[in-house]
Amino acid sequence: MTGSHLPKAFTDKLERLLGDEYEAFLASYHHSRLYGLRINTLKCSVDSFLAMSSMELEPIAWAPTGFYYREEARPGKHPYYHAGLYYIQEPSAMAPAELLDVRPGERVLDLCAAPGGKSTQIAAKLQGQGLLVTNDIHSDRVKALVKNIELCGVRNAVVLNEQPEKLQHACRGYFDKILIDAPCSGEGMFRKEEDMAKAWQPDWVVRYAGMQRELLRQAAVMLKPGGRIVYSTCTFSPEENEEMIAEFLTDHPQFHVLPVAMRYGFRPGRPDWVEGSERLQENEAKHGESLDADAASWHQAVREAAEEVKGTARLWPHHVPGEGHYVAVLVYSGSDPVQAGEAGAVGSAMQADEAALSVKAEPERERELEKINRKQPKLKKQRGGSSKQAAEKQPTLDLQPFYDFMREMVPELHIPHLTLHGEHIYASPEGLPDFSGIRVIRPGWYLGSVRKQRFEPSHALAMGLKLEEAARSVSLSLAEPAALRYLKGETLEVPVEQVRCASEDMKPKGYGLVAIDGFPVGWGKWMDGILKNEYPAGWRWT
Ligand SMILES: C[S@@+](CC[C@H](N)C(=O)[O-])C[C@H]1O[C@@H](n2cnc3c(N)ncnc32)[C@H](O)[C@@H]1O
Repeated sequence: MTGSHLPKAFTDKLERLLGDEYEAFLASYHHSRLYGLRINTLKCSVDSFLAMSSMELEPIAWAPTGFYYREEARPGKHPYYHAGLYYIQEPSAMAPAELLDVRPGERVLDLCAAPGGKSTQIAAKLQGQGLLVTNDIHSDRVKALVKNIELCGVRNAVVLNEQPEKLQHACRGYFDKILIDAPCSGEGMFRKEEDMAKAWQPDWVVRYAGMQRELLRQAAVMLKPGGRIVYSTCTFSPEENEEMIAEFLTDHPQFHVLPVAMRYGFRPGRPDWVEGSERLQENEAKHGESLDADAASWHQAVREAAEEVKGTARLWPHHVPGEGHYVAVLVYSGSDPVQAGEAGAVGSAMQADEAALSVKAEPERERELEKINRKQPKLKKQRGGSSKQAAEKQPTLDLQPFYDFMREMVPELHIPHLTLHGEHIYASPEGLPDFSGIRVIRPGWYLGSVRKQRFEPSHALAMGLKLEEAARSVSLSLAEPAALRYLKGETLEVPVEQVRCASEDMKPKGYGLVAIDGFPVGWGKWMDGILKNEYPAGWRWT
């Protein structure tokens, strides 16, 4: 890689912005991209993973559970990946969720979440306590999000496929923490994804800025007083980064930047790029003409906001071992939730034009993202729908087979709240807002379905359980061929001694949780020495 694939309009702009630093920036394209994975501490501790993994791993300085791996290690092709023991994630992309500072028990919203890298990171920080609402506007990408939430064994997530515009009315002042990992022009990924660089167009920047402005405004409404928003992009353009934050602060004076510690090679955001902003200059002209009385205080607010962006962080590929990112941490000091539609002078002036433009921009980049996502296995479509629709359509479901299964298989599992969608049964977190009219894809942890008086446990249930929670299980070892054969969907011959039953009166016959090296990977049905494979077709090892 030499940087020759970079669009000229992009390099010209970066040269102008970076001045003396530009050569070092360009030189970073002579280095190969770096590969990262994050250990999923919902399933195992960092120490225990390091003790059992044969991969050569180097810590990522800003993410305690993150590690660099060598390309040839191919961690996506390992049974531990199928057990959800880690998530493959670009190293710089681990920074935003770290800066969100999530604590167990909090209510967290990941507004633009698919395919779920940061959501699974947040879920690990919640440690099963509190609530993760994870949303994405694109229904295809939500499928990958659902899959990753299930793979990682997240029990306390609700997955939505909704426009934030609608969500803000249902969730006003509800969340302690909100992550906006915004759709962006993706310039920071040009080393990792050459096709993205080829598809890039100079006008993407302004188009994405229109979407980002809306997302920030909508997220503010959903934040609790005292709460925190982390805004992140994987792009370099000031329009989508410092300018976006400065404008938001000018419009929302009760929000402030919580300065990011400039460690690990993180660099401060650039106030000079805000002051030179064409958009602000245009607005300045408007203010000069029409708002004489307010003009002085507006200028003062812009100056202060520009100063604050010094506390936001730039992750440049020539300063950190990772791709390009931007992160801003915003805290809200108001005592009441923000009202929907509260728009300040700067944003409202250009909002309408850009909203119209933004609709056109996204498909181009989304096509690129889709190509990348196609590498991931597809998830079978399952029923979702709003809770209102569900309530209207819900026939009476005989839950006895479900209760019987749960009592026998996971007697100690406490499920605070059940939600039914047709024959599908979910364990929902408590205290959810009223999601009537919202597209809910997963109202909680999917447990399974009752069909023809039988309960079929879901793969998500298996992946969310710990081996010791299941009363009947079959343990395989990574060292034996049966482990891989199970992941390929084959029927296995398993001696009765290998079926563990929690009590003497329990028969080895029927459903059992199958685990590799002690980590659940799915269900099997055992009878007379044969383990019928219940590993879902879409998840199989190929
Ligand atoms: C940078 S990607 C998110 C990556 C994700 N946070 C992760 O770590 O895996 C941005 C996402 O925003 C979604 N998106 C775009 N416009 C949106 C909107 N208005 N509301 C919610 N999500 C949106 C896109 O579908 C895309 O999946």
